[in-house]
Amino acid sequence: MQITIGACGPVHLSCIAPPSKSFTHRALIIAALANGESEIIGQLDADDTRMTARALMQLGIRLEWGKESIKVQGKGGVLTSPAEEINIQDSGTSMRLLTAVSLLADGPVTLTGSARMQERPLGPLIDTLNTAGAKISSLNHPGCPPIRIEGSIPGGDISIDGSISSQFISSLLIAAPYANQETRIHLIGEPVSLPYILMTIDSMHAFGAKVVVDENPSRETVFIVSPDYQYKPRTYHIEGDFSSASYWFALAALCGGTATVSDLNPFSTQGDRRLVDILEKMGCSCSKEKNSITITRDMDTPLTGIEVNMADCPDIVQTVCMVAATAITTTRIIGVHHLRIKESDRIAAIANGLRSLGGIIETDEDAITIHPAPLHGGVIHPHNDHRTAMSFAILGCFIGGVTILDAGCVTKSYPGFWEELRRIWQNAVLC
Ligand SMILES: O=C(O)C1=C[C@@H](OP(=O)(O)O)[C@@H](O)[C@H](O)C1
Ligand SMILES: C=C(OP(=O)(O)O)C(=O)O
Repeated sequence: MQITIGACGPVHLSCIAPPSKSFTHRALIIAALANGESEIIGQLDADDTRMTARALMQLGIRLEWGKESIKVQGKGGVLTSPAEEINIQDSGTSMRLLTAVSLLADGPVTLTGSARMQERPLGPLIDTLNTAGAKISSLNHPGCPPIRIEGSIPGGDISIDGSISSQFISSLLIAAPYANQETRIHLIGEPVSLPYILMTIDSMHAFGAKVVVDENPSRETVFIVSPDYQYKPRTYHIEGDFSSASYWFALAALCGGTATVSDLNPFSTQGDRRLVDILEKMGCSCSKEKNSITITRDMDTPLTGIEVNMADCPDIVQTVCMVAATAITTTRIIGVHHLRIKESDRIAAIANGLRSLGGIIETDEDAITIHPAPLHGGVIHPHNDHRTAMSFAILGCFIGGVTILDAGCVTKSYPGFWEELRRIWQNAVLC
């Protein structure tokens, strides 16, 4: 499917944020480990969260995926070795979070994924678990899926490097209540995407586990997880997703007018709520209600560039770059080396895409610089990266005449994206 976007005037949109992808993954896995039935209300129904659910079913968990909620029959940390390999396709979160959890199976587990997934690194997590006594081997390329997992959850003192993905740390954390001793996870260096670790801890606490964060005098961070507090089943509501909401905020920032997105928790642990502050710094205004956020852009006020470290919020970098491409001064984004190992090399995707529309971009291993330049229409190939498709579509609403190829890839995180865009501005999308 390809979609061509027509230019859109100022918007006055209100929409409901889709449910959080990251919280849906976490709730599913944690509920599967709890002892008894949990109900996850308002889950995200998208390719990636379906992958986690399917993987858990292959691991012996009974799960009923309904329209409004999912019922999960947790088995108290007992999983079954599946007869066949588990293929999680493109979902990095499923792959990483399920790696440590698979050690709870009563036999070997093989996790694999798409061709791109087989290039996305797992090495630091595999090495850490193997050092602690597990037997995890890469079946094709060292440090990448497919992997064969055997052993048990180690516990004790474990050191992990989270400098390329926070998901390694989340993986250890989620499995840790089922170790047969206390687990102390020592962080080597600064982890990227830190808020996702806080979201993991938030979800663990919600299901009754206990994680203590110890910032010791040597400034080393240690997460201490007790085996005395295993997950308890419960009813759990999934909050709205700030990464998905980012496209609607960016639409108002680019085209002018207002965007109100509801089902967003202004006090959420989601790091992507930072977009609101970034847009304010670039010239938009923002108001927050209990359950919703509004971004307003007055088209008489030009957008200005910013200097910002986005190590903590990788999933909104593409959104920010689209807005920055229309600013009257230069934007420099640093701390983003981990974007190179996502669904695509996102630094290259941003640079190539914006250049093809007339943008002036410089990149290096860890940074993106965007200079002011007149933009024009063109064709964007997202190379199966949902966030490239969605962010360039929003820029397309400002420029007009932008065609997004392979538009169906948005189903990874936001299956209703094109329908929502058409609802907001019916002339915005011409198929
Ligand atoms: O744990 C999570 O739910 C996620 C963590 C982030 O990945 P990294 O920690 O690999 O940056 C983020 O990009 C991904 O979309 C979701
Ligand atoms: C990077 C992403 O997801 P994952 O790592 O789960 O593939 C994303 O949703 O942008």
